[in-house]
Amino acid sequence: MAREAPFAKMNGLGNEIIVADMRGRADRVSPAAAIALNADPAMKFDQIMAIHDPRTPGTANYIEIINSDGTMAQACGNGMRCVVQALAAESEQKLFTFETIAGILNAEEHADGMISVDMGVPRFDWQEIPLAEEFGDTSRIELQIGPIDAPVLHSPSVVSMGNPHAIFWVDRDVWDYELDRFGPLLENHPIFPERANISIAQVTAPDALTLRTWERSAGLTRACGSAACAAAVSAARIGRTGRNVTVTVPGGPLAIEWRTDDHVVMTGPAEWEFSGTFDPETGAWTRDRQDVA
Ligand SMILES: N[C@H](CCC[C@H](N)C(=O)O)C(=O)O
Repeated sequence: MAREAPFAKMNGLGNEIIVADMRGRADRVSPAAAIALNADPAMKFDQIMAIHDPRTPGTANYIEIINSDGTMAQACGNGMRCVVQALAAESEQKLFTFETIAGILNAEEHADGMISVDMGVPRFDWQEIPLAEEFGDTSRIELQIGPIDAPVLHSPSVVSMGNPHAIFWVDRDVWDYELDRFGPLLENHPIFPERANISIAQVTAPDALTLRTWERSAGLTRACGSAACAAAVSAARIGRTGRNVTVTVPGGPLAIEWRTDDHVVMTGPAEWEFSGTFDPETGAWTRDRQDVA
């Protein structure tokens, strides 16, 4: 087995993604490799999407999602679009099915290059998010937050899109809030036993939201697809928007549709930056020669 695996450095609306091609090999991207890659300014990323062979032969490719601190995530919407674009470039295939630790996902590349990912169904039950204590209604929960001096950041909507999300609704511009200061505190609030992705959201129209996210295990990112889905369903659930919304994140707009069959479909772009090979054990990497200017 070759030690080096091919990768493509990509982004989904500025969410920095490494798509690692681990097909045809039995090893995995180690947490140490992820940490080493992230420490390199030229490779700094938010998530690695490792494409593996199907876990059961003849079924869908298995995608492992690794945060920049080496921990695993159950979902990554922007990363899935990057995976689709990378695989679509290999063949004429337009429709894809993947397996992740959170289940089966379907995705499609459209003729205009935009990519839709069916992110599955949102889960609102407190045990499934999960929360540390019982809440009958998770559409807004009251949190005790000691050190945070922003009174609006006390009653988020909470939901799982495979991964845990808390959406804090604000009336002012999302850039008015020090998410880099609140994010780490809220991510680690004891109500979230598996921590949570923390977003602040403003409803700007019945079909539009703006959103910034502090990602669990990755920090501030320019886009978080699963958070955009979480915010869209949460806004519809509290009656502030319809079920089709544009969610504008720092990297740009994502179209989110909460279908009547309960599935949440996210549509947006993906962008290739450069390719190379890396060692999945150590993270040592080289850029492909034809990419170097
Ligand atoms: N960037 C991702 C989410 C990463 C999630 C991760 N930070 C976690 O749940 O631990 C997205 O586009 O959905």
